[in-house]
Amino acid sequence: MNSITLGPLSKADGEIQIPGSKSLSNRILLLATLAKGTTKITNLLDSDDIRHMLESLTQLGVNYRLEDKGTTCVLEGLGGPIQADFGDLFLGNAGTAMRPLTAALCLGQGEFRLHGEPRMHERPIGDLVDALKALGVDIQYEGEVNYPPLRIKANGLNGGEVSIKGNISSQFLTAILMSAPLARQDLTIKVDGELVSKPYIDITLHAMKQFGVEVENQNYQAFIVKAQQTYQSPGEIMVEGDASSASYFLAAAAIAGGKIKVHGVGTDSVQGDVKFAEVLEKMGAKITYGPTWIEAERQTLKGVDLDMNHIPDAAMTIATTALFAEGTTRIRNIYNWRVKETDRLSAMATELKKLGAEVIEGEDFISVTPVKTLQHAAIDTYNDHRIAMCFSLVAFSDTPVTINDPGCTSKTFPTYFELFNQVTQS
Ligand SMILES: O=C(O)C1=C[C@@H](OP(=O)(O)O)[C@@H](O)[C@H](O)C1
Ligand SMILES: C=C(OP(=O)(O)O)C(=O)O
Repeated sequence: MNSITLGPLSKADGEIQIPGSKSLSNRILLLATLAKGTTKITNLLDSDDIRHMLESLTQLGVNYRLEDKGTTCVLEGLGGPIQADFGDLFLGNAGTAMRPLTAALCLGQGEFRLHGEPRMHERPIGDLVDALKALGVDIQYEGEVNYPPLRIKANGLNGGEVSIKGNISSQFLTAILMSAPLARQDLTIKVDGELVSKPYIDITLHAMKQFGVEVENQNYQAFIVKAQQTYQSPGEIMVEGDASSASYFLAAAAIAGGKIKVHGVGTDSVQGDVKFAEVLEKMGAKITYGPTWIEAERQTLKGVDLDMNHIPDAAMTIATTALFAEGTTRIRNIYNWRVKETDRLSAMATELKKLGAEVIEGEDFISVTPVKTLQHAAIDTYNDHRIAMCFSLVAFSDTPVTINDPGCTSKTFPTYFELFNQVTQS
């Protein structure tokens, strides 16, 4: 298997422009498709997850052209639902393509099949399917109940009132929210039980607003959306940098000697994962913010015990940063790590233990206690981009680290190791 060995590294220093946000890129592509008018999207992320959305849009007859090495997209909006009669869409392992497209395709009249990589077929989607069925959609599982592949015979979305479970993934609510303005009648969406990953709903509402649609948010327990609206293209829209991708560089500076300034995310950002920097600050790092940048600098780090449900992706970076902090770090309320690219709770525990760290894997938490000298290990990445990226930080210990299948970062950050090499020194 292809692998790379990094380190030992002693310094992380420099400035970096972080590529566009995955969450915003895929939301904006879908909203631009449904909107009236042409949208020029700049700083679009060029990665597997976005490619799956773009290739699906092509198959569905949406016209767009890519410029600037795939980071600009000029897309002709449909001014309403997707018109295709048929589509057999492969969505890889991109939750932000699979879930929102499932709901959006219901708005039209065609017949669609949505499927993905084997892992996508192990990631639950039943809560979204149940809500869509309650809104009158003919949607079936091709194989196992609750999991893709899905088959849809679209005939529009009814309104009224619908409940959706929020305890597995916020992407189900995001999917219904984005499609709701095109439903037949006004829709009240009630969140049944706990809502995980809440800041991603703010990203959704923000993106919808940029396309001219306002939603009444009743304290994240109910959302009211007026029917028969038309999204309006904002003309030009820039995707901000990816806050989850920024986490690896901020952590690198917090761990190693030196300073890193990440451009593309800052106090103006709408992404919840900028709050990762606050966790680093709590661990002792020096963090400085500007509207569109964040800078991190090393100080002595200490372990923290925090609920990180609001930053599930960036929280993985805390798990490896913990190897460089005094005492134990406990990352709590992260049950849904288990239904992402892999069972991340189990995978992170297994790989951290290979390094010699003391790890406790709970049902919904992980605790990491570092050891003085880490062991060299070949880290398995389980086709999970974030495992490859967060374990690169181990290179700041006295021991090198080997990352198996580093190419898996192509899901959200194909140039990760290139940029990592640019700002680190042995
Ligand atoms: O809506 C989004 O853009 C995302 C929501 C989160 O998923 P969950 O809501 O499933 O936790 C996050 O982990 C994922 O990477 C992106
Ligand atoms: C969970 C993730 O991806 P997805 O959008 O496929 O859910 C992630 O990027 O960490």
